[in-house]
Amino acid sequence: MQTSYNGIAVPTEGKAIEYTNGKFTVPDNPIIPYIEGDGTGRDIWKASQRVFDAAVEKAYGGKRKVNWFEVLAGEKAYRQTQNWLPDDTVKATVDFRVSIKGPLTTPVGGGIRSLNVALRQLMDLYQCVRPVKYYQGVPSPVKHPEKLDVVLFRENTEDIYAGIEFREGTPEVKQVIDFFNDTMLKGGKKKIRTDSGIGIKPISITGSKRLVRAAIQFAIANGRKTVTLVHKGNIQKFTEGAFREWGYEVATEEFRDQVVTERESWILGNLESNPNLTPEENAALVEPGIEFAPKEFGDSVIAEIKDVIAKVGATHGNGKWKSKIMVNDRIADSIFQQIIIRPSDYSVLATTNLNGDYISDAAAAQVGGLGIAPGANIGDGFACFEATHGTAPKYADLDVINPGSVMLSGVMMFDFLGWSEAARLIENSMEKTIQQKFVTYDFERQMQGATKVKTSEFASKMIENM
Ligand SMILES: NC(=O)C1=CN([C@@H]2O[C@H](COP(=O)(O)OP(=O)(O)OC[C@H]3O[C@@H](n4cnc5c(N)ncnc54)[C@H](OP(=O)(O)O)[C@@H]3O)[C@@H](O)[C@H]2O)C=CC1
Ligand SMILES: O=C(O)CCC(=O)C(=O)O
Ligand SMILES: [Mg+2]
Repeated sequence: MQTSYNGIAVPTEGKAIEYTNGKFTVPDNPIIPYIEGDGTGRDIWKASQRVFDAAVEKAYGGKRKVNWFEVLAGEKAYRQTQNWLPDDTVKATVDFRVSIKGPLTTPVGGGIRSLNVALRQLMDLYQCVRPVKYYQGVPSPVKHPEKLDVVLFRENTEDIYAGIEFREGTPEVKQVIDFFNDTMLKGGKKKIRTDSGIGIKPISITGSKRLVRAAIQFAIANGRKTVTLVHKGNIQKFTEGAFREWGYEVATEEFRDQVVTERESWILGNLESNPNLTPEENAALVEPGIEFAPKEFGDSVIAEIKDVIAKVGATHGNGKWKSKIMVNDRIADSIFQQIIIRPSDYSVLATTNLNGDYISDAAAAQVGGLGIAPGANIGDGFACFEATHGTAPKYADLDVINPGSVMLSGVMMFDFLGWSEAARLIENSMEKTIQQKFVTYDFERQMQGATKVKTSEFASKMIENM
């Protein structure tokens, strides 16, 4: 452990959080690194830190205290060290294990690659966990926002976020395109246009399985009834489709007693409705129109039905499957409308990186928007908490932005540390403040009779309400 990082001295009081044999040990005075963030990150962090400290003080009366330790990233780091993400910042977040960050800007089309993504990859924070639930009083564009209560598990290290891209017109992209056109696609009808840019989308067994495993473990630990694998596997068969397959493998091979797949539930349910059903009849119910499909397909469904009955008929049959966690899958475009139309059907979503990025913003909108959308990046032995939103640069330093997402990311952090009393104080005072209609501009413009407050005033009101 160093005594300073980026030339900033480590707080003299406090201890590092430790991790041994798969468990975190949290001292009463942990040193927690924070990245303030670019743009609105500055206003948000100031407000959030005040609320965090007030909640901890109120909950533990001085027995516990966070020793905040600023580490540099983004524009502030560049100004002070000429480096956007200094090695010391990564070292500090590794050494102290649990950290929290504001958003960092990523230019579009060129310039530096995402520092947010870099941090996740460098620390192997492979789960991006984004809970989306409704808080009473928050304005929402839908009629029943309270029906949505999902936790999104987004793979956080691969997919197109791997950053393997080749710019149009460069010698590198020419080499890649020539390789595909002349070697891989030779003789076929497909060709890549020579004026293309190319991006690579790696999806691995390792990345997919550990993410789905974490999602199912979360569902088991938190009494959640479904885990939905979200993918675009109809089109991207060997990446998104493979994610789905590997997800089901994890579910049925590692959590056999606790889960039932949706297809298994149909097969077992059909048999319960009619115990004399033959596998052929069951197949016709599971796959309507099967009689018109090629014989091999029909045979494979019949074989699947026999296999399910042989393997889980005794353990999951006779209605026992109804008490198991349902693992199902949905195609990504469909899930966007499903969470609006049938929000109660979904509880835990496990998905690839890009899908997860899109879905988390869309789902957040349903319960009030990006002002109230928290998140965590979690690896084995490390966690970095951050909001779903970005730097919202047009509001930078105006003291107007909603700090709710970083505050709720703090709630996730305190729960993660086992400081649930502080977490509940923050969560409850935020809900109370919103119900009193003291809100920042984003909520005020959608509410009647609300008082528009500044970021800093919202924090003060929350502290008063604790
Ligand atoms: N993890 C991270 O650090 C992330 C970083 N980014 C980066 O942030 C930069 C800006 O991205 P951009 O696409 O504008 O997305 P942003 O999420 O920063 O902002 C988009 C819009 O969402 C609303 N919004 C965002 N944050 C809040 C908040 N705290 N309270 C209320 N409303 C909010 C605002 O809407 P309105 O204008 O209607 O008020 C804002 O204009 C980019 O460089 C991007 O790469 C993006 C996402 C995550
Ligand atoms: O890193 C970025 O700039 C954007 C990342 C992002 O949108 C996200 O993680 O949700
Ligand atoms: Mg995003």
